[in-house]
Amino acid sequence: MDKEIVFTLSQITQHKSKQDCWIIIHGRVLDVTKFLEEHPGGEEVLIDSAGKDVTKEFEDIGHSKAAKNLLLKYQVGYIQGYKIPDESELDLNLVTDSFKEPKAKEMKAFVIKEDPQPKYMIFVEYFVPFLVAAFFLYYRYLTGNLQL
Ligand code: HEM
Repeated sequence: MDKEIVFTLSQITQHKSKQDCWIIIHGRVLDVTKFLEEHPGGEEVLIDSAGKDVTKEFEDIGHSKAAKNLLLKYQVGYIQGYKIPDESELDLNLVTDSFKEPKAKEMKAFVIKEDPQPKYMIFVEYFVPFLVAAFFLYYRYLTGNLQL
């Protein structure tokens, strides 16, 4: 059905049954008949919402972005007097075609390179203990405690 069709409120109130269930959310007229059984929140809430503008109820639940995207799938038109918002005005983050996969998140990776060990550290680590040991042995030798 053409999604640009404009309906009056009295037209929508004629679709208030389980077999023919229309609701209004954000000025969009939605035929949710086929969605009743799929609705994770149950079909009862939707049947109770039939023929009404339930924008507030829909928002109060805190529906996810996926749920908001689904609105477009069931849209059959607009309610009379509704100003179609600019893409920029739309705070719903609705996508324009039926359903867009969320953009793959770019992974950014970086390697933390440790500073290379300064050269003199090699000297300190190996040569200094060697010198200390050498001096110790020399001292023992001089004091006569060590016989080579
Ligand atoms: C075409 C319109 C609607 C669609 C596409 C829709 C979609 C969904 C989806 C996908 C969920 C699962 C949770 C999430 O992803 O947010 C959900 C949960 C729910 N929805 Fe809807 N919904 C619609 C209308 C409504 C309306 C009008 C009401 C109330 C008047 C309602 C009440 C609920 C409740 C109570 C839950 C369960 C929340 C929970 O368990 O935490 N929904 N709906």
